[in-house]
Formats: sequence, structure tokens, C-alpha cells
Amino acid sequence: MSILLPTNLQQCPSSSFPSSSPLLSPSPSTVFSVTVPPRRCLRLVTSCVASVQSSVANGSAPASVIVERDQIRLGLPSKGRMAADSLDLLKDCQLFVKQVNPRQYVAQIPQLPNTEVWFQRPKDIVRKLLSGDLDLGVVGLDTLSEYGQENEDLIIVHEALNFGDCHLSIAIPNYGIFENINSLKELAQMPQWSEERPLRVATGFTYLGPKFMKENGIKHVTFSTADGALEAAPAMGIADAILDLVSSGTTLKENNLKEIEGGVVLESQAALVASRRALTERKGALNTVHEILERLEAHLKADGQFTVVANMRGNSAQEVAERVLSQPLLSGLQGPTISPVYCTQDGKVSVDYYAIVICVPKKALYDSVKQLRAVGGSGVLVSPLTYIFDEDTPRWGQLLRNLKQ
Ligand SMILES: Nc1ncnc2c1ncn2[C@@H]1O[C@H](COP(=O)(O)OP(=O)(O)OP(=O)(O)O)[C@@H](O)[C@H]1O
Ligand SMILES: O=P(O)(O)OC[C@H]1O[C@H](OP(=O)(O)OP(=O)(O)O)[C@H](O)[C@@H]1O
Ligand SMILES: [Mg+2]
Repeated sequence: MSILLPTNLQQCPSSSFPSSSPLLSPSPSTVFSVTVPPRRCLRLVTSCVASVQSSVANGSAPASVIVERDQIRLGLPSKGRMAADSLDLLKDCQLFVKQVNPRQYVAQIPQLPNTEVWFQRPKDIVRKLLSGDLDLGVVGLDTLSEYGQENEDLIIVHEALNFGDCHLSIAIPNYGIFENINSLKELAQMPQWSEERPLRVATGFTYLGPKFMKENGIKHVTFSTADGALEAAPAMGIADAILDLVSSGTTLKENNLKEIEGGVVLESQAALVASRRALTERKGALNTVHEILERLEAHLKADGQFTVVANMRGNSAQEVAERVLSQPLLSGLQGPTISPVYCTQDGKVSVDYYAIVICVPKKALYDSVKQLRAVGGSGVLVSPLTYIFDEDTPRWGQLLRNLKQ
């Protein structure tokens, strides 16, 4: 998004982002100061913003009535980190997004004939959910919190899609006056910060940043924003600290920055989000979300598990079951499936072995195999699981309860 701010906004002396409007954020190229504001100044800024709202709506003015249309709209990230992973996840759920060309911003999912996919930048997905231009969307929880600003129309349908993992965290230099500072508390208590010389934080999270500082009682703080490469700001002398996303931690390390205890604002990964209004008022939206959710839950549950099959000598299924269940990792989803293995010897059919089938968490595979061997398991076969469809989908029940509130 690029919005040119009128000069009167850029000249607001000590300013804050409007506390409740995701409709307008500053031009990405504009670096300016934001502080947890005195009341008078907030009013000043709000009036600056009001003067541009009439000309820049960003497609997200909350509509008062729901606009009729036949198709349910699902927003997916158009590019960046989340784009390919979103498509891959849907593919793993047998939902194939037919996008003829990456520059085409609308696509179909043949398995969901009443649904169309719209590719948008993550922050615009949130804005368009709020405006009613999208019904469902896949975004990071960080983007949802920053641009959704706790709006009650936004419902998280699935909060853990298993990609886009990162956290939003404060980082400070690991040298100079910060060398021995290791927690938010210590940072806040540094004698350097005062009303005249506040702690300067560079961030792209201009809603969550001031909110977090306020919640943590940090008064003397100002914020500046930039498009990216925020990790350079402390070394350039522009900021004392940064508030940015971290996943591997490499960027912080390479720029001599460190995270501090108590400095994590939120943990994030990709989530499926819906507009409450769409789910309650748009025909077909609830059915679509139910189907997507069932597929997601079945796939994501299976994704963390292996099927393990082993043979075990024994006198009866009961006796084998007791041996298997004596091991903590071998209880499977509901319990092990144990079936007789029929062998012929001298023309006679007998049962000397039993086959055990269990699901084990991927992380516990090797320990499970060791436990199986310890109780006499042999010929262990391991294969990936594709789907686990439970009797019901727990998040579906949660969603229905949430919609009734
Ligand atoms: N290391 C990371 N850094 C930034 N984002 C990450 C990281 N790991 C996962 N993510 C997720 O990816 C999202 C960022 O994706 P991307 O960079 O494509 O978008 P963006 O920078 O927010 O959008 P735009 O380029 O339109 O401003 C984040 O909101 C977060 O949910
Ligand atoms: O912990 P890491 O794995 O190093 O990842 C964190 C970095 O990745 C993101 O930047 P991005 O690559 O989007 O570049 P940008 O800062 O220019 O937006 C984020 O803003 C951090 O700078
Ligand atoms: Mg980016």
C-alpha cells in the first residue's frame, strides 16, 4: 500500500498512529516519530487523518450492509513468505487452487465450486475481511493482530496452520550501554530514558508496539517506522531498539542485536481467519468454512504422526495388548489395533504372531521403536499418514459457540 500523507500530517509535532483505524497507515517510505501520546496531540493527529480519509479508503471502509454475491471469497497471500506455503497447504488438503498465471489475482478451487480465491498482500487480506470484500483469509497472526486491532468481526477459525512461524520481539544492541541489559524490566529502568530523551524504537508494528509498551508501563518511548531492514536502525543511530519479527534469529545476530526476557509481543504462525458477518449472513459461507476446516484438521493432525506396524510373538491378542500398553508411547490414538497373523506350518494354520498398528508422533518415532522392540516387536514398518478424520472437528464446535456469542 502506498498512501501519500498530506504535509500537515507529516508535520504533526509529536504524533501517534490513530488508535483504532486500520484504514490508514503512513506511507511505507515515511519515517516519523510516534509516541504514546498526550491526549491533545492524539486529537490533532486524528484530525489530520480525518482530512485524508475521504480521499483514501483503501478498500476497507467497514460496510454497513453485506453486499450480495454468489461466491464465497477466500483471500490468500499474493506473494512473499506465506504465498507458496498457503497453496501447498491447500494442495495437501486436496484443494487445488487453479491459478493459470502468478500475476492473475483471482483463481478457482474446483473442489469448492462456490468459492473463489483472491490473492492479496497479507495486510490487505485483513483489511478486506473487515470491509466485507473477503469472507475468509490466510494470514499470519502478527498481521491479523496489527491490522485487525482486536476487531470483533474477525474470527480465528484455525490458529495453527503449521507454517510462517515467527515471533514479534523487542531487540537491543548487545554492546555499549545495553551490554548488561537482558530484560524488558532492565531496559525500562535504564536512567537514560526521560520525557526529553525517550527510548527510540524502530518498528513496522505501529499499533502493537505502542500498545505493548503501554501495557508494560513503559512511558518514555517513541516509535519510528520504515519499510524493512529495521535491524540497521540502532547501528545507524536512528533507534535504540527495534520491534520486529524473528524466526531463525540470523538477522538479529548478524546485526549485533539481542532479544530480551519479557520482550516477546506475540508468537505467530499462519492462521485461517473469517469475517463473523460473512459466516452469519452470507449464504454458503459456513458450509465452505466447515469443509475447509475438516480438511485442514484432518491433514494437520496426520502431518505430525507416523503409522507404525510391527509384529509381535504372543499367546493371545489380550496378552500382546497388555505388553504394548505397558509402554507409554505405544497407546496410539485410541489404543493399538492388534490383529492375528495367520501362518501355515505342516499344513496347519496357527497364530504365533500378532500385528500391531499404532500412530506415533513424528518427534517420538525413534523412542517408540525402542519401546516396541523392548516388548518384543520386530519387523517395524513406518509410513506417513495423510489424514486423520476424527468423529468431529474440535475447532468447528468452538467456531459455532463463538458465532453464538
Ligand atoms: N522471518 C520472518 N520475517 C518476517 N515475516 C515472517 C517471518 N517468518 C514468517 N513470517 C510471516 O510472514 C509474514 C510476512 O510475509 P511477507 O514478507 O510476504 O509480507 P509483508 O512484508 O507483511 O507484506 P508486504 O511485503 O506486502 O509489506 C509475516 O507477517 C509473518 O506472519
Ligand atoms: O530471524 P530471521 O530468520 O533472520 O528473520 C527475521 C527477518 O526477516 C524479516 O525481514 P525480511 O526478510 O522480510 O526483510 P525486510 O526486513 O527488508 O522486510 C524480518 O523483518 C526480520 O528482519
Ligand atoms: Mg516483507
